[in-house]
Amino acid sequence: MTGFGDRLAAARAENGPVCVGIDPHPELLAAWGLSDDGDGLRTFGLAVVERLAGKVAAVKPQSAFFERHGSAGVAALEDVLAAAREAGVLTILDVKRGDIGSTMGGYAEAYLDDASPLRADAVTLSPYLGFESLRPALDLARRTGRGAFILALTSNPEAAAVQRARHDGVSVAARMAAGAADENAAARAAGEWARLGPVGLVVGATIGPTAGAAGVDLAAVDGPLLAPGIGAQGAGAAELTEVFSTARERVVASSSRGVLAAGPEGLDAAAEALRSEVSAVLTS
Ligand SMILES: O=C(O)c1cc(=O)[nH]c(=O)n1[C@@H]1O[C@H](COP(=O)(O)O)[C@@H](O)[C@H]1O
Repeated sequence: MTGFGDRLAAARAENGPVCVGIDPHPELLAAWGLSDDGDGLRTFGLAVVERLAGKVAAVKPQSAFFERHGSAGVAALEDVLAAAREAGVLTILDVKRGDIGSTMGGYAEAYLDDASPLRADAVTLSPYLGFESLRPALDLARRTGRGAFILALTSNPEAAAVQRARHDGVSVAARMAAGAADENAAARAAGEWARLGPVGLVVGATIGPTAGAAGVDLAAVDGPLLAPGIGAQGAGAAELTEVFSTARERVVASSSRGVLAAGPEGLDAAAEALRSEVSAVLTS
């Protein structure tokens, strides 16, 4: 079984370092001529998968926009995830889950178990109940060859007060990075990966050259670095260079609205434009 990090590294090498978010905002559904309901969500998500298969490293469905429509939306999300599996496109399900360990086991089974209809290749996890509270998800991901992205230095301006706060001199973000490093080291010792560990960090492309000041050495992270904030939140190639400097070869740059706004017919061209813009700085 090839682990998630190695599968992502291979997809990145083949298709470029871009992840496109599947974020069916109501305004985007309207602009695409789709209804704001389960059918509209399904058509939207399937179009992104179909158009971008083989052209991106991964897609990242945003669960919130599907959950808005309850069971109809969740059913659409299941279909989008199944279509991506069928098309061989890696999925990062953006659910930002995090809970006490016993409940975390339920979330882990929901997204990381081979038998779950909502299974994805990786999920985003919110570690603010403590890194170890994520244990059930981290363990199940390892057992099933899946991955996790831990929120470390997120793209939103409010994040700094929490993620850069220090306890015993160590920032919250640095503790998350250390937790991810420990996980990847254990997985490597067990022979589970070669190129990239299964546990990555979310580091916003908007944060500027500040990771070091938060005590996070991005160059030492041996998992993937998911960098949202490209496009609608203002970051581009220059900002990626500024944030990631020597860690660039592990970055997957993520954009949702910036690509999706091109509409179904323009998706490929928008993704290709982003790929050439960011490849120039991330793969050099
Ligand atoms: O985990 C994420 O993907 C994420 C982390 C973060 O720090 N910032 C961030 O914007 N995201 C997600 O990335 C997507 C960004 O969307 P756009 O701003 O439209 O590109 C949204 O689905 C956010 O929830």
